Amino acid sequence: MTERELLKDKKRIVIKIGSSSLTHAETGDLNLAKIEKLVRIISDMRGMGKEVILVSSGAIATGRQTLGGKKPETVAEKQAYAAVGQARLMMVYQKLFSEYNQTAAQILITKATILDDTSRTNAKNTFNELLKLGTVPIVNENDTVSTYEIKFGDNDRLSAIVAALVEGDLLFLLSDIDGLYTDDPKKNPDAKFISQVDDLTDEFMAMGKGTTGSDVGTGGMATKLHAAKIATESGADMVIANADDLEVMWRILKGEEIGTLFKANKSSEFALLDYIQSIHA
Ligand SMILES: Nc1ncnc2c1ncn2[C@@H]1O[C@H](COP(=O)(O)OP(=O)(O)O)[C@@H](O)[C@H]1O
Ligand SMILES: N[C@@H](CCC(=O)OP(=O)(O)O)C(=O)O
Repeated sequence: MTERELLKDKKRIVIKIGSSSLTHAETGDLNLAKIEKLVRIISDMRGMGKEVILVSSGAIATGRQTLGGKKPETVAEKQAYAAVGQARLMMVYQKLFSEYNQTAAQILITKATILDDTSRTNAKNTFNELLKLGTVPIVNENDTVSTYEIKFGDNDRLSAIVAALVEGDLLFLLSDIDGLYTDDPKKNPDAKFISQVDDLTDEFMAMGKGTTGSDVGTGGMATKLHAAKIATESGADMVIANADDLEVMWRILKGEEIGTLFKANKSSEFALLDYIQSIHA
């Protein structure tokens, strides 16, 4: 069996979707058809016996639309937008998941949750219990209380930390790009696509540029490569794929060579907490 064919047996799957994939670029409104499709696919994965955790961005973008569309400038504005938007986003997920007979649960975490031994253990226990109960945990950063010192700032790394915490088998990072290129393809037309990374060397790490291509996204490719480091060193495979057509997840699970696969490379030397400590928004 090829590395790709092995993906179909992955049982505990974390899926991260970014704000740019959840909203219409033209208006900033939620792309309900896309969200519906995501919910349907996750419900089908559940039906196949898989456990799925969704890491969904979009709180600030949703709050922005609800509150009139102005781009938030201050931290307090972003926190207030997130408070409005997160509730609304969950309302949409709850409604759609219940149509497919699934129960959605919300988990909001900050860097402090993960760095503190007691709260990290609590979070891990809650995830495990929610999965045992057959629910779909939906995770976001707790933006309403996150200030610089306790913030991850992007859900790419957060989703990898969740994968590490729950000992996930596979992390899907759904983005506005097909995967990793040797350079930002939006700026460098000679950039070449990379289908698989077995060993995430510094050479690969340097390919990720921090710029985001959208008005609502954060992080660019740099944070996705940091996510790959966390996920693979913790024992999970990670695939970056284009969220344009969410069916791509089925095709990847069937072994098609789409997206960039980062192979798990679990190492006992990797110090996850030190790595998290060094993360700044
Ligand atoms: N080496 C690279 N390979 C692919 N994309 C890259 C690279 N370096 C920078 N990028 C940029 O990163 C963007 C994806 O990041 P981002 O906008 O944060 O997406 P999302 O909101 O989906 O998380 C791409 O659209 C691309 O412009
Ligand atoms: N936690 C923030 C999103 C942070 C983030 O990583 O955004 P994105 O680059 O769209 O995945 C929110 O929900 O608005």
